Amino acid sequence: MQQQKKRIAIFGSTGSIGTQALDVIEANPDLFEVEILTAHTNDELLVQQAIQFNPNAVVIVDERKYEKVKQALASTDVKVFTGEQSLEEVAAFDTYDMMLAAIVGFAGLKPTLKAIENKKAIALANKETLVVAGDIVMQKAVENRVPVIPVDSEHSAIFQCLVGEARNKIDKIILTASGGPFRGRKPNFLLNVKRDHALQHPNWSMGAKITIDSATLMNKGLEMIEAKWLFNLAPEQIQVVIHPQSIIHSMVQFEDGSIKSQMGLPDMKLPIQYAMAFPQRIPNNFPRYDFKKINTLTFEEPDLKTFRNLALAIDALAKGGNLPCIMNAANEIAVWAFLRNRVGFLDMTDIIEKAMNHVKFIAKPTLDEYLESDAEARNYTASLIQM
Ligand SMILES: NC(=O)C1=CN([C@@H]2O[C@H](COP(=O)(O)OP(=O)(O)OC[C@H]3O[C@@H](n4cnc5c(N)ncnc54)[C@H](OP(=O)(O)O)[C@@H]3O)[C@@H](O)[C@H]2O)C=CC1
Ligand SMILES: CC(=O)[C@@H](O)[C@H](O)COP(=O)(O)O
Ligand SMILES: [Mn+2]
Repeated sequence: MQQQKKRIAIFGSTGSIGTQALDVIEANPDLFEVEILTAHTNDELLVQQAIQFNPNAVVIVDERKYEKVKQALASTDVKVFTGEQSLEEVAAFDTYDMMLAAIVGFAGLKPTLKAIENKKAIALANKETLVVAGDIVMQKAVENRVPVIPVDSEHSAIFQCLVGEARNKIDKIILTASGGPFRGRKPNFLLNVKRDHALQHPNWSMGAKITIDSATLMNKGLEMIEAKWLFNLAPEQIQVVIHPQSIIHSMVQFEDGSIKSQMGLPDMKLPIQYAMAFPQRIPNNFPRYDFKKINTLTFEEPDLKTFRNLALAIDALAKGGNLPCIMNAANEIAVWAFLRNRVGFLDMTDIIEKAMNHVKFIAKPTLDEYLESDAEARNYTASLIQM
C-alpha cells in the first residue's frame, strides 16, 4: 500500500535548518512534500525554493520584497503572503500535517502557538519558543494533543534515548556542549574577540545567532530551559558537560544508574529527518561515525566563571517565571549588537544581567505578560546599547 506523504510547512526555510530540511525532503520524495515555505528577507532563495518544491503558499515577511516575489512566482500556483501577521495566517491553514519551526528567535513563538492551536504536529528547532513561554506552549500542546518533537540535536538525542522508556523515571539528563571556539579561554582573551572569530564554530555550521550563543555558552543555557519544558524536568535534573568532539549528542541517566546516549557525527540532517519521519527511521547516505577515526571522546566541567551567560541561564532556569523570557530578549539584542561590532564579547553578559535585574519579575505570567516582558527587556537593552 502506498504511504500518504507528510505535508510539511517550513517556517524559516531560508535558514540553516530550513535548507537542510529541504535537502531531506528532496532525498525522500515518497515520504514528504512541501506545503508552506516562509522567509524573512531572503526573497531570492525563497523564490528558488518555491520553484523547486511547488508549495501551496510562501511568506516573505519583509513587505519591501513582496512585489518581487509575487512577480517571480506569477506563472506558478504558489500563493504569496507578506508581513509578520501572515506567518500566523498561514500557520492556521488546514492543508499541512507538520510545522518545522525553524525561524530564529522570539519571532517563532506566535506562529508555533498558532500551529498548535490548529492541531498540527511540531518539529521544533526554534528553542527560543520554549525559553520565552515554555509552560504555555507545552500546556497548549497537551490540550490540543499535538506532539512537539525536538530537532535541536541534544534534545533529539534525549528524545531518542527515551523511546520505549515511558514507564521509567529519569534520574537526570546530561546535555553535551562543544565548548565553542573559545573553550579553555579566559576573560582577558575574550575581552578582545571579534565576530568573525566567534562565528567559527569548531563542529557545526549554523546560523549566526546560534553560533554566537554557542561561543558564549548561552546556547547551552537556552537548551537547559528547553529541556525542562520538553521533558518535564526539575532544574537539578539537568546537567551540562563539555564534550569537545560533539559525537555524543546528549545522555539520559535512569533510576538504576544506567546511562543511555545517542551518538553520531555532528550533522543536523539526522535530527531534522528523525523529527519529520518519527516514529519511522529512514535510510540515508549521511557520513557515518567511525570509531577508528575519532577514537578519543573527552569530557570537562563548564567554566561558569568565564562563560557567565551559562550561569545567568542556570539562575533563570531556577527562578523561572518571566526571567528566561527577559534573558532571551536581552540576549537577542546583545547578540545582534555584537554581530554589528557595537558591543564587545563580554559586554553581552553585562547587558543581559542588567536587563534581568531591571525588568519586573512575574512568577506566573500570562501570554500577554510574556510578550510585555519581552518588549520591555528589548527596549531596556536597546537603551543600554544606545541603538
Ligand atoms: N542551525 C542549526 O544547526 C541549529 C539551529 N537550531 C535553532 O533553530 C532555529 C533556526 O536556526 P538557524 O537555521 O541556524 O537560523 P538562520 O539564521 O540560519 O535562519 C533563520 C531563519 O528564520 C528566518 N527569520 C529570521 N528572523 C525572522 C523574523 N523576524 N521573522 C520571520 N522569520 C525570520 C530567516 O529568514 P531570512 O534568512 O529569509 O532572513 C531564516 O529563514 C534557531 O532557533 C536555532 O537556535 C537548533 C539547533 C541547531
Ligand atoms: C547543532 C546543535 O544542536 C547546536 O545547538 C549545537 O549543539 C551547538 O553547539 P554547542 O554545543 O557548542 O552549543
Ligand atoms: Mn543544540
